[in-house]
Formats: sequence, C-alpha cells, structure tokens
Amino acid sequence: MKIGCPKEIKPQEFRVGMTPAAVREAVNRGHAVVVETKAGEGAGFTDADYIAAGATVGSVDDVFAADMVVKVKEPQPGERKRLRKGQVLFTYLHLAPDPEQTADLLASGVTAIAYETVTDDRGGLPLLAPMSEVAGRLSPQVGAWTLQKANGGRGVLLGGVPGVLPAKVLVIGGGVVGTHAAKVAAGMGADVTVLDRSVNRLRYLDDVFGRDFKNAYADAATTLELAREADLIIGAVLIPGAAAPKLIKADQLKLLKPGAALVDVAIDQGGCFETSKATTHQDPIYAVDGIMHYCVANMPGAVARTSTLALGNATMPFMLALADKGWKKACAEDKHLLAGLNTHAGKLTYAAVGVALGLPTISAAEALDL
Ligand SMILES: NC(=O)C1=CN([C@@H]2O[C@H](COP(=O)(O)OP(=O)(O)OC[C@H]3O[C@@H](n4cnc5c(N)ncnc54)[C@H](O)[C@@H]3O)[C@@H](O)[C@H]2O)C=CC1
Ligand SMILES: CC(=O)C(=O)O
Ligand SMILES: [Mg+2]
Repeated sequence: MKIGCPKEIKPQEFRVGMTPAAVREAVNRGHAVVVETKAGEGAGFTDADYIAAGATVGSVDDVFAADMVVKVKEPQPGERKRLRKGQVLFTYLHLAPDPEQTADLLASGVTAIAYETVTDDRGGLPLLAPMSEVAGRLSPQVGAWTLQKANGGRGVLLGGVPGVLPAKVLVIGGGVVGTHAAKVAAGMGADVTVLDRSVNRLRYLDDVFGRDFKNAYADAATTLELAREADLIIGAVLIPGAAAPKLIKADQLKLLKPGAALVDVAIDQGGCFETSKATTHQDPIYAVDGIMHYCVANMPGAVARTSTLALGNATMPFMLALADKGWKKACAEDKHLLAGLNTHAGKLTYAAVGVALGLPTISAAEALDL
C-alpha cells in the first residue's frame, strides 16, 4: 500500500502523523511511504531522517495521492478537497461539534477512521489516551500561567507559599486527562478535587490517589458548589464521540471567583463550559465576565516532540494492520479498529456523531458490506 503523511497545517500544530520509526516498520513490510517535505520539522525529525527510514519525501500532492493518509489533526478545508472515495484517512476527527468537516468528509466519500473513537478491551480509547496524558499534564501548567495577573487571572500561585494557602483546583472528569491533570496539580502543591459521574472511576481514584487529591460525585449541585470556591477549573469530561455536556452555564460565571481560570480540555468535543470557544496556541485565552478561558483544541501540539513520539507508539500497530490488510479486513478482524470508523463512501458510521449533528447513520458493521 502507498501511505502518505502530510505536514500539519492547523495553526501552531507541530506534531506529525508518522515518526521515522513508524515509516521504517511500514517499509519493512513492503509498503511505500511518502512524507511531505519538512513534515517532521516541528517534532525534530528531518527529511533526511525519513529518507534514512525508507520513505520518499514529496509534495502535498504526492502525499494525498496515497491509498491511506496518516495525520494528526482533523483535515483542514483545503485538505478535505483532496480526499476521495476509496482512500483511507487515519487521524483525529472530532466530528460531533464540526458539521462543516462532517459534510466535506461525506461528500468526498473517504473512509475516515478517527483516532478518538478506536477502543480497547478495557473500555479505554487507546489512540486518544496518549494525547490525553499530554493535555492532562499540560493543563495545570497552562492554568497556572492563565492565573497570573498579567494574563487576566486572579494572581494566585497554585502551590501557595509558607503562610499562604494553595490554590483550589477543580478537575471535572476523572478519566485520562483528569487523572493526569490532578496528579500534576497536586504535585505543584495545589488543593485538588476531581469530579466524575462514574462511581467505579471515583473508587479507583480514591484507591490509587486518595492521599494526593480528593474526589466527589459530579452532580450539578456539587459541581457548582466546588466551582464557586475554585481558582482553576479544568474541564476533562468525555462521552465518546459525542458533543461535550455543558457543565458550567454562561449565567453561572458571575458566581465564580473573579479572575478564576477555566481550562477546557474537552473543547475538541465542543467544550464543557457554555462560554468556551476554541482558541489557538497563538492566542490561547480570553475573558468572559472576568473569568479567564483557555480553550486550545490541540494542546499536545505545544510539546510536539513528546506528543509525536507518544502518538506514534499508539497508532503504529493500527496503521500497520490497515496497511497490511486493507481497511475492510483490518476492521472486520478487529472490533476496536471498527469502532474508529466514522465515515465510509458517503455514509456516517458513528451513532453519537449522527445524534449530535442530526444526521442519519448506518452502523460501522453495515459499512463493511458497502
Ligand atoms: N484540547 C486538547 O488538546 C485535547 C483534548 N482532549 C479531550 O479531553 C477530553 C477528555 O478525554 P479523556 O480524559 O481521554 O476521556 P476519558 O474517557 O478517559 O475520561 C472522561 C471522563 O469524563 C467522565 N464524565 C463524563 N460525563 C461527565 C459529567 N457530566 N461530569 C463529570 N464527569 C463526566 C467519564 O466518566 C470519564 O471518566 C476529550 O474530549 C478529549 O478529546 C484530549 C487530548 C487533547
Ligand atoms: C486529541 C486531540 O485532538 C489532539 O491531540 O489534538
Ligand atoms: Mg483536539
């Protein structure tokens, strides 16, 4: 199979979809890989590194001529025009909050497999997890920066100092992002509470991290009560594939501490605060009613080398299965990869996206027969 790996064009996105190590594995199995010129530059991989791994380096046209395109971020409008029926796209998509992208993918006929909905045997999301680990660990760092007075924040130091209490950090959603956020915030000396709607998850957090941070059930009243006391609130909820629920409403901002910071990591699924709108690394924060919002939808791009390596480790076995077997056989033999199928031949194949966008869907299994 011919595999293409473009340079990411989303603003300030420095990750790349294939590492030289992934290229080497694919080439060793007889596949041809074309990597766009300078695609790996932001992650510290040169064109020479890719050539040494067995790739050819070419133009964006060469890359999108491939049978399968392996990326990081959702295709941007110009990239979407290059996609076609019979081609496989393997990348993050986050379709639920994105009707334009969904319409373009359906119109193109491309077979699009979304990293964020591929599953595993333990109920996890193995291709989302590495970037959730990164974004989770980054979120107290960007939250601490947002809290600085010059950035519009409350001017509170997360860990406090001797004689001054630490900041209160509320993490809503105790999955991968939330757990890593809480660990780092606690490590910085903050007073951390994690909320979740899964009692089993709260049991796990209590068993493993009971001495490091507190937890509570995420009913609406508890969420609001703790939000009112918080200096920093990290939004980390997920209902896989679906639009994020809005957990702090616009009219509740006036109840929060002036200058409090909201870091909405769930922004790629539309955000879990009603006043969130996606921002970029170039211009990451804005204020609403004196509350600072940080809503960067590609946080891991800030630490592109770590993120590219972590993502590459996770995607490589799936990428190789798709290349070796073709998408149909690979998905028919692996229900977890099949769960990643979001569009095929003009049909939407992920129910939660259909519900979010009011569009008809077929099941991914039905798509195998198309
Ligand atoms: N902005 C960025 O750059 C990045 C964003 N993300 C996003 O972060 C979000 C979280 O991802 P993960 O931690 O991997 O998901 P996860 O599935 O590991 O955890 C989500 C948690 O939210 C909980 N939850 C669901 N509804 C809730 C509610 N109403 N109240 C409280 N808890 C609730 C679930 O029980 C689960 O424990 C996703 O939207 C993901 O796409 C992930 C990586 C990078
Ligand atoms: C998960 C995701 O969207 C990202 O890493 O950018
Ligand atoms: Mg994202």
